[in-house]
Amino acid sequence: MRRTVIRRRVTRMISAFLFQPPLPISPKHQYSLLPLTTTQRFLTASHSFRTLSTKSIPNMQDSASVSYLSQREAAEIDETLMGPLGFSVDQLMELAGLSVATSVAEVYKPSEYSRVLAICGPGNNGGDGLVAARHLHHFGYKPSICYPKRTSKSLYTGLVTQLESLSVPFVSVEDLPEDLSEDFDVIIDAIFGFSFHGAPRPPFDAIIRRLQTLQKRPVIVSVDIPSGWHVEEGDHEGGGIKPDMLVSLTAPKLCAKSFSGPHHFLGGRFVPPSVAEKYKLELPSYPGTSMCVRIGKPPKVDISAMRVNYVSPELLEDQVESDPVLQFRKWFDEAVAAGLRETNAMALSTTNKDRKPSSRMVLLKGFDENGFVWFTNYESKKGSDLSENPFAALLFYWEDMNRQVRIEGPVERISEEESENYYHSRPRGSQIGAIVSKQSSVVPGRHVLYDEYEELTKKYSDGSVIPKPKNWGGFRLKPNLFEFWQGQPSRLHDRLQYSLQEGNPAWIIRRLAP
Ligand SMILES: NC(=O)C1=CN([C@@H]2O[C@H](COP(=O)(O)OP(=O)(O)OC[C@H]3O[C@@H](n4cnc5c(N)ncnc54)[C@H](OP(=O)(O)O)[C@@H]3O)[C@@H](O)[C@H]2O)[C@@H](O)CC1
Ligand SMILES: Cc1cc2nc3c(=O)[nH]c(=O)nc-3n(C[C@H](O)[C@H](O)[C@H](O)COP(=O)(O)O)c2cc1C
Ligand SMILES: Cc1ncc(COP(=O)(O)O)c(C=O)c1O
Ligand SMILES: [K+]
Repeated sequence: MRRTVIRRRVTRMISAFLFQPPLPISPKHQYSLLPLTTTQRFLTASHSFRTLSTKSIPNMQDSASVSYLSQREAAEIDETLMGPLGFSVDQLMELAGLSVATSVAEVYKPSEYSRVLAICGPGNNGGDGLVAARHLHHFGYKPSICYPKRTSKSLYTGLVTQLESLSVPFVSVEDLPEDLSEDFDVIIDAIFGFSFHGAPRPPFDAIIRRLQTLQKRPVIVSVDIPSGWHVEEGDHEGGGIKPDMLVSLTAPKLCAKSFSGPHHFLGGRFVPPSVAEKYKLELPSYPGTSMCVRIGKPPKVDISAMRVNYVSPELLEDQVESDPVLQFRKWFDEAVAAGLRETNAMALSTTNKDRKPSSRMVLLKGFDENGFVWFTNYESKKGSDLSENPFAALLFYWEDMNRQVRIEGPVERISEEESENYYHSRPRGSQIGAIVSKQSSVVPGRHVLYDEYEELTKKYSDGSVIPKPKNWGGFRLKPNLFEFWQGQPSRLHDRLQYSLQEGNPAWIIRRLAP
C-alpha cells in the first residue's frame, strides 16, 4: 500500500520534470563531433601485452553535433538527476571521476605520464578530482593531491580516507614544488566546476596563476570547466589557463566552445533519455563499454613521430614448436584467449600474370597440416589472380600481442563438397549476399545489390535451401614458409622463419635479423 503511494509520487515527480518546458538551447550551441580516428586508436596503443580494448569506432551517426549547456541548465540537470531521477551525489561523482581517469588514460599513458597532481577545489568538481586520482592510482599512475579547502561532509572525508589508505600523498599549497614540471607530468585541474562565479579567491587564485605559466609539461587536464574561466563565456579576459585536455561532464558547458586544446572528451555516462530529450541534448554514443568519448576535432598529429615501442616476452628457438602449424595453433589460441577481435582476419596477397601484386583481408576458416582455408568468389580479382598465379601470401597481425605471422605457399581450390558444406553453414543473409555479389565487378549503385537481395530474401523466405553459386568456394594454401614475429624494444624484434628444403619434410628454423 505504502509502496504504491511512493511509486505514484515518484511517477508524478518524473512526469512533472518531463513536462516542464526546457530552457532553450540555440542551434549555435551545436558543435561538430568526430568519431574516434585510427590515429587516436594508434595513440592509445599501449606498450606491452594488452587484453582486448572494448572500444569500437563510433559510427558516423555519432558525428552529427553536440549541444552545450548554460550554467543554469547544468545546475538544473544536476538537481534533476539527484532529485526525481534517483541518483545520489556519490554515484554521479564516482562515474564522473572514473570518466576523467579513463579519458586521461586514453591519451596519457602511465609509462610516460605517471606523475599526476590532482588539484581539488572545495565543491563537487574537487570531489571528481579525488575520485579520478583514486582510479588513476589503480590504473598504474602515481597521483598526489593538493586539496587546500576541505569540506567536512562524509562523502569528502571518505574520499580522502580512501586515498590515504592507498598511500596517495597529500601536498599543501606551500609544499608544492617551485617548478611543477620537475615533479609532475599531468595536472588534474579539479578546482572549479560549473558553480564557479566571480574571480578566483585565495588560495586558488595563486594556484591558477601558476597553471597559466606552464609550458608543455606538465599537461593540464581540466575537469568540466577550465578553472578560472567563465562558465559560459570561457576565457573571456584572455590569459586564463590553457588546458591540453578538457573532460566535459554530462554535456559540455558553453565555455567549452572556446577550448582549443587537442583533447576534448565527454564523460558522465549516466544521462537518461528523458533528460537528453528534455534539454534536446545531442550527445555522442559512448563506444563499447567506455566511460568516455572523444568530441571535437581530432588531435593534430605528427605522423612521423607516431610509434609504439613493443615490449614482449622473448621468442626463442628452443621454446617454439618444431612444427609451424602447431606453433601457429599456439599463437592463434593465445590471441583468441586474449579476446582479440577477428583473430582469423588475414591479409591475402596475390599476383596476376603480369606479376602485379594485390592485397585484401579475408577470413581464415580452418587450418591443419593440409593447409589454410578461406572462402571467396572464384571470379573475383583474387580468384582471377590465383588462377593466373596459384601462389599467395597470408599475413596475420595481432596488434595487442605485438605479433605478426607470415605464411606463403601454393594455393588450390578445395573440393566442391567442402565448399557446399561451408556455404550452407553460413547465415542465410550471407548466402544470399554471395549470390548477389558479382565480386570485384562494377556496380552502378548500392540499390542494385539491395534490390536483388530483397528479391532473393523473399524468394527463400520459406526456408528452402539457398543454392551455392558455382563460382563461390574455398581456397587452400599449402605453406612452404612461415615466419613468427614478436615485437621487441628498439626494433630488435624476434623473427623465426620456418622453411622447407626440396625433398625434406622437416622444417628448418632460422632467426632473421629484424
Ligand atoms: N550531473 C552533474 O552535473 C555532475 C556534476 N559533477 C561535478 O560537479 C561540479 C559542480 O559542482 P558544484 O556545484 O559543487 O560546484 P564547483 O564549481 O565544483 O564548486 C563550487 C565551490 O567553489 C566555490 N567557488 C565558487 N566561485 C569561487 C571563486 N570565485 N573563488 C573561490 N571559490 C569559489 C564555491 O563556494 P561559494 O562561492 O559558493 O562560497 C563552492 O565551494 C561540476 O562542474 C562537475 O565537475 C559531477 O561530480 C557529477 C555529475
Ligand atoms: C576483416 C575482413 C574480412 C574479409 N573476409 C573476406 C572473406 O573471407 N572472403 C571474401 O571474399 N572477402 C572478404 N573480405 C572482403 C575482401 O577484403 C575484399 O574486399 C573482397 O574479397 C574483394 O577482393 P578482390 O576484389 O581483391 O577479390 C573481408 C574484408 C575484411 C575487412
Ligand atoms: C565479401 C565477403 N565474403 C565472405 C566473407 C566471409 O564471411 P563468412 O564468415 O560468413 O564466411 C566476408 C567477411 O567479411 C566478406 O566480406
Ligand atoms: K575544473
